[in-house]
Amino acid sequence: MSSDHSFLNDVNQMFSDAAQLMSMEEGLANKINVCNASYITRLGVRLRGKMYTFEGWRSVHSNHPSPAKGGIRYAPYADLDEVEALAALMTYKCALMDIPFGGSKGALKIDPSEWEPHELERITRRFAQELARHDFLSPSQNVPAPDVGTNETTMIWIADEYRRMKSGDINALACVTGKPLAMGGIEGRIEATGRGVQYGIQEFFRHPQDLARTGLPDGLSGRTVVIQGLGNVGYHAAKFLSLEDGCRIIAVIERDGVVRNPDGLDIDALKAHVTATGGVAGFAGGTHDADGKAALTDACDILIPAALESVITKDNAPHVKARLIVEAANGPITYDANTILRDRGIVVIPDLFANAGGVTVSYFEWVKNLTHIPFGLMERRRDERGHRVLTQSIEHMTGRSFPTETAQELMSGTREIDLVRSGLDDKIRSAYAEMSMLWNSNPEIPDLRTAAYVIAVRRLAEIYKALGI
Ligand SMILES: NC(=O)c1ccc[n+]([C@@H]2O[C@H](COP(=O)([O-])OP(=O)(O)OC[C@H]3O[C@@H](n4cnc5c(N)ncnc54)[C@H](O)[C@@H]3O)[C@@H](O)[C@H]2O)c1
Repeated sequence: MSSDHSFLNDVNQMFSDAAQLMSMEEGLANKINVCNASYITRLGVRLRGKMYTFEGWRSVHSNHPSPAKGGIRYAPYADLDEVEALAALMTYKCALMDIPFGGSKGALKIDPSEWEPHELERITRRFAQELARHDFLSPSQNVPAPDVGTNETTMIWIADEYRRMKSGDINALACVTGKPLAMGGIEGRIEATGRGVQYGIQEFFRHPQDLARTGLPDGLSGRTVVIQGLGNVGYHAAKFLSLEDGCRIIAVIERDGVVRNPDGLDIDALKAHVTATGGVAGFAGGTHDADGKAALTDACDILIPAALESVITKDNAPHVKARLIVEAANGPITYDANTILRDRGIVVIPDLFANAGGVTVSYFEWVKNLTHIPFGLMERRRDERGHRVLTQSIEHMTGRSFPTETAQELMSGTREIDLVRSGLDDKIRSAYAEMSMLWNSNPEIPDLRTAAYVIAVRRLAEIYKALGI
């Protein structure tokens, strides 16, 4: 990647392409494009006998509708441009998935591996105070979730701090999603993004016209997959694709290189090794090579970057051999690389669709917190009063009517996890159907990414027009 490359410029460019295709009025396009507000904090925390200053950001790209939604990442490389780009992506992702959230994102410039859990807790609580004090954290205004370097424990520290500050707020726990199950979380949220990646790929393979563009045969069983990043998203996607769909994960790229096995890696064993040792080197079930980046151009059917942005650039895009790339990470393909891949006939399932499982299930969690009705209670009411109560609640949350294939599973399901999976699957199927139809019916739409942006931007334009802006 060249040093003058900017992730934010890439997202802006992708938006502009869609706005131009829609002949959107320039003033409105500019309004939708820019971040509404960004908050910068430099917070001091006394640790290890001295004062440390941490820089953090929270950007709101859009808050029509409210609240604005998006993860918080802890990473030493974070900066404001990246946060604004990720916030914009959240706006387009929620609009594409037809989830009534605006877009936001936050980050703290920190390497979490350098701090003990009790130190991270103090830093996080201090960050939460700053965000809440400036209305960048609240169930009605701004609702963070986990992202790179954060997890459900980080989220419950934030929620608990907010609850202390707003002791009378009965909805305080809804100020973040991705919480532990015992503290207002929802079944299936931890793996939701990886699950959404799996459902998105399954849906792609159910569309013969789209699959034909890749030249891949029918069915996921036996497809070879290379994954970058065995964190929350990459691990769950790899696990579900290998154990449930019969894919062969032939390479996993991590910080310390790549581990390859042409017969397929045992993902749970590899994850246990990474957790124990901090990397993939030394894993007995494969061959290690320190040059991880090179594996992005390994021969495979499906490439899933699930770690960082801007890893496929104009330099390596000409050498990519995968027929299908699934953007489990946000922004892993630069704008220039996207053009090269498209010209080479490589199909990309874009981030705003591919990793939307997280925000979709976050929406279910937020609704559950605000209604104070556990999904299990809805099921008991179904038993007493018949199926309608259950389906109505799911219809309300997914915005779609049943029955579909998934509704049948839903009817026989009796646990929260069944409802979450059915709702997620339904959202993924609806969004994919819209993207695919636009891509295949309109010669001006060159790829799935442009289709996704056009659908999202159209919805946003309608909101702004309805508001009279
Ligand atoms: N967590 C979510 O629910 C969620 C939702 C939507 C999108 N995303 C996106 O998915 C991506 C991954 O997020 P996550 O939550 O899994 O983060 P994570 O911190 O759990 O995992 C990231 C993984 O990438 C690895 N990694 C870091 N640098 C690397 C490098 N140079 N090469 C290879 N691997 C490297 C890390 O070691 C880690 O295993 C990010 O782009 C994030 O924005 C996450």
